[in-house]
Amino acid sequence: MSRIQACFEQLNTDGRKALIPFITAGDPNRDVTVPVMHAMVAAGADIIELGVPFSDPMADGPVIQKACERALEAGTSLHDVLAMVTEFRRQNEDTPVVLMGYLNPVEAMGYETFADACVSAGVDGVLLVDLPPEECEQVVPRFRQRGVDLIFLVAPTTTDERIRRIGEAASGYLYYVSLKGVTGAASLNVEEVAARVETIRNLAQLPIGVGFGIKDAASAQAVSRVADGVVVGSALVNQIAANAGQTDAIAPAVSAVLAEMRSAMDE
Ligand SMILES: O=P(O)(O)OC[C@@H](O)[C@@H](O)c1c[nH]c2ccccc12
Repeated sequence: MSRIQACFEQLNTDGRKALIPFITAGDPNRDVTVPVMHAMVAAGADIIELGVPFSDPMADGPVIQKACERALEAGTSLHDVLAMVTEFRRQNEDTPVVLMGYLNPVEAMGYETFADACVSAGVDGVLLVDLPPEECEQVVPRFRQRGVDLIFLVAPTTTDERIRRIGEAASGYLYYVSLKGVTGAASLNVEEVAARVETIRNLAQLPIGVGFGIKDAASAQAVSRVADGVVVGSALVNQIAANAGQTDAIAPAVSAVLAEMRSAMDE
């Protein structure tokens, strides 16, 4: 059983929902990321999504675009991101880590090399934003054979037929994008999300994490009532940006936001 599957099964047994924070690796420098990952676990994170910085992150809004810029400015490469996971694993064997990114750096490294590197670093899942599920027949087996989950996005506009196909290619969980737009969007409509999550549950047999626009304890709580997991990115990256000049303040600031979400979700 994969670490991600085990995580959702345990949460299910406990009657809790997954809190899934996203940060960009190497933002604002390469030394910050691993301590922040540990701090997020201590604040209640169940799964960590670690963004691989990319120069043209087309699904991202300004907050995460700037995080990518800071991380690239600090020299963060895909190799560095994998090394961060290796370092994280020295002190944490349980918390699943998902690498989120775009195809370009992975293609440059080569799928085989990347998939091997994921296994040796202790990466549990990979979400490649611009990998269309229709074109992933070559890619899926490479990860599946190695026990690395491939996670896909489902959008409000995704057709039933496509959701079925995504459900077959994916493992670990499905990431439902709560709204049409980019990361860091203003607000989501919980009723709409609830209805879509029900539809997806009938088409695919995987836990469903919801992200985009979850920014505080109230929105995290509301979405956790209708989905299996809550993904939060920009609200945390905002804390990193605000404290980029005093990096010691980043872990406490990020933890404070997450801890509030955790307790609202567990109420
Ligand atoms: O920032 P938000 O609105 O909290 O949404 C999570 C999102 O940032 C994170 O999951 C993410 C970062 N980059 C992405 C690219 C595509 C899909 C999702 C993402």
